[in-house]
Amino acid sequence: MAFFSKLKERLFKSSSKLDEGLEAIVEDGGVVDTVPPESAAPEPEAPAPDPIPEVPTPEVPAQPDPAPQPEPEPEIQPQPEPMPEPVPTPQPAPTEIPTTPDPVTPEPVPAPAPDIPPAPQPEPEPDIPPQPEPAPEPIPAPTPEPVSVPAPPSEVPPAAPVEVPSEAPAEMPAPLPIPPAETASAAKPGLLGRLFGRKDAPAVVRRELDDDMLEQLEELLIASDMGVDTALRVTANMAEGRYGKRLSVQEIKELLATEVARIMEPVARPLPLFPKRPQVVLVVGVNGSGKTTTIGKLASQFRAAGKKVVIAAGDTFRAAAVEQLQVWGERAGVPVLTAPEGSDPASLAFDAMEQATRDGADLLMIDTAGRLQNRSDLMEELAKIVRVIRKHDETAPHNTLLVLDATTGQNALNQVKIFQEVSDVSGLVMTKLDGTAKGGVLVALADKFGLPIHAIGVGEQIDDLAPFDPEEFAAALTGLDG
Ligand SMILES: Nc1nc2c(ncn2[C@@H]2O[C@H](COP(=O)(O)OP(=O)(O)OP(=O)(O)O)[C@@H](O)[C@H]2O)c(=O)[nH]1
Repeated sequence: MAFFSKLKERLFKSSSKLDEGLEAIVEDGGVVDTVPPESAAPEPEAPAPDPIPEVPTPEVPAQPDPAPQPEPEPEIQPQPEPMPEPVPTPQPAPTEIPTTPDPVTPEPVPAPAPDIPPAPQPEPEPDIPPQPEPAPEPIPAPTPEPVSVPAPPSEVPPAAPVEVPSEAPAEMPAPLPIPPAETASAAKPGLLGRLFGRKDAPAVVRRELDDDMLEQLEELLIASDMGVDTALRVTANMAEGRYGKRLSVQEIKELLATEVARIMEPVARPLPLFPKRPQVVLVVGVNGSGKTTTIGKLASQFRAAGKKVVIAAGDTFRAAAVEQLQVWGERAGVPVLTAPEGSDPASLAFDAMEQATRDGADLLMIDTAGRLQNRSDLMEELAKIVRVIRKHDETAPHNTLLVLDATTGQNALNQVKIFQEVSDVSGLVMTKLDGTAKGGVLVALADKFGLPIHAIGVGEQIDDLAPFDPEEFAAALTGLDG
């Protein structure tokens, strides 16, 4: 649970470009609507029957309203009282608090805390002295929870979802049911807002979906690295049955998120585990894409799931790369086999196969050099590694993982093309999605290549590797939860 809120927190924390772009598009030519939020949310289908969206009921109160607006305010004043009551709602807080275990979860955790003090705030104090009572209750609640959470770390199941195997049934628990709960808690504020009424019926800006708007949407998606073909397909799907309708930013985000999730759904597949021992995972990718870090994170998760792992430092051309892998091996508690600088990586792979077999290892992860300067060299080098390990097991490698740096944008598409030429890529890991990544490239990748995305990197720490969740990704990309 904590893991998922952390992920949500980090994913695209600074990729608000798409978010802002959508707002700008709707404002450009949009008209202010005072429509109750309830009618706005399910909107796409409601207005569908009518070619003229202005007729629907929401409009009626909208026009005569300019004056009535002040009226709702006085009604709301009494509401502030019920508001403080829900303060004890910190119930949702404990859910998120477990996230705290780590350093980086500022928002979700602090959020509940500030909520509590506001209850006994100096202003309402005279009126509501009894409230401080409920306040203290929630405080103790959160504290014990985070404590209880660290308990499972020994099993480190939160990480396990990354590797939830399709083939290895009983071994992997399935910690996946956690995310839905998380999502539900995230939705609470909105629900409460509706239940308790709004101070002022928010002025919703809506814009008619026409050619101009579609063009702007396409440009925005292309700018987010989605690629021309994918952007056109996505906007066409969004427009289907909605042309001429008036849409708000929220509604467009929801439509976009639905389309993105639809494209990503088929590629969201965990790294498959096979009964073969050792299962050989060849890791390829350009230098700096995050191969070493990803190997370390994966090794740690496999090990936590009870697997015996061996790593082979196959980038024998750079001493620094080998050292770095050794550091990650230590962190993960996994042995790292090395060879002298400049020696043949295929020879190391052969030795590693022997040792992994001898030791009864479940997994052998082989790092490789990522020099693209000379593609034929790279191809020859990878082909030789494959030939050599097949002397031990002709079905190896069982996975060829391509590690891609999401911040490289469209360049990631070229890298997939090249590595598909030089190796038999079976799946992807996208790293650095926590930064300023223009995550749209993942949509383009999924749309164009359809390769499974096994996991995503969301930080530099050992547990910053998450399973790829299409809906969570779509929400983060479109700023739905923002
Ligand atoms: N923010 C962030 N940084 C990452 C992530 N994954 C890797 N990095 C960083 O990216 C840099 C490169 O990572 P490496 O794992 O060394 O990449 P590599 O592909 O092994 O590179 P070479 O060793 O040069 O072949 C390091 O500074 C990592 O800490 C991630 O998911 N998020």
